[in-house]
Amino acid sequence: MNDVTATAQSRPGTGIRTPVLAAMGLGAGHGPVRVIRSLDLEVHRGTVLGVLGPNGAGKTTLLMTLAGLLPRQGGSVRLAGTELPTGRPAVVNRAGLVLVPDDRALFTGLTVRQNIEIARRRDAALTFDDVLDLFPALARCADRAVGSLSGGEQQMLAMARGLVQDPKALLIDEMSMGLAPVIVEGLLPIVRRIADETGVAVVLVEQHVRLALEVADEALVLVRGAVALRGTARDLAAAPSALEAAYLGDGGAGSGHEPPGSPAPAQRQEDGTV
Ligand SMILES: Nc1ncnc2c1ncn2[C@@H]1O[C@H](COP(=O)(O)OP(=O)(O)OP(=O)(O)O)[C@@H](O)[C@H]1O
Repeated sequence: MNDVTATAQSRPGTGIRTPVLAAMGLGAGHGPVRVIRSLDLEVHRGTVLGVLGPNGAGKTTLLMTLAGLLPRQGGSVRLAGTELPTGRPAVVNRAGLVLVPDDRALFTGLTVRQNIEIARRRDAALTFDDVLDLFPALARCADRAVGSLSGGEQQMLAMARGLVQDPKALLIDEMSMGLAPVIVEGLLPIVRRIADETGVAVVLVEQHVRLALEVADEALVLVRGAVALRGTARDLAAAPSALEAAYLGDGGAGSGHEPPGSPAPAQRQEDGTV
């Protein structure tokens, strides 16, 4: 498989890696409704950042704003060191920041192959066969109409369509929406493979906390538009009571998301890290 990203970038002479995707002081919302006030994030090549948080925390708003589908209400977004414009989804997509939306945005009357070919950039590094290497289940239904596929197969196709757009960074919004946990358990490792084998930086919004932390490198918990907790996925997974406290701080009971709780002591610092 060809490598779809440029080599890791570093500032000349410093050896410091430039993140593929960086947001600084990001503000986001829906017109007068302010959802995110000032959020910083960085995602490096070949890594997965999990974005967790209760319903209404602002996760989808964050992804839509990064993707340019909503205008920023402050701050800046850089992709491979280049500042992205606000509210210009086509420009942002061409630059290599690609959103896989939670509704999957598929052409249900067309086949799997047609859906991929329509999305594929003419000069894309990944071929149709490369995509089938990552998603072997799609090979078995390449010529079937998408409307007849299972939810899990449709989600694979949505990710495949994202990949053939030659992303430097992929924003995946709630891939588990409407899927049984056992299906999600099979899909999330593919996200890990995407990061490892293509070098793409991934932002993964996910409501299955434990599963997300298994495949992510770093994670943050968004609560009411602010980062309540962040750290390496390993550290967060080892501090479930801090996770639970972050969720419950938003009245997480009844939020509809998987309760991450456990008896370990909370270890949250003032800046949200564990
Ligand atoms: N089109 C809109 N107009 C006004 N407010 C909106 C709109 N879409 C979302 N919101 C509000 O923005 C806030 C954040 O919503 P968002 O969908 O980003 O949260 P989320 O974390 O993705 O939630 P979920 O896990 O339920 O998908 C919520 O208070 C929501 O009501």
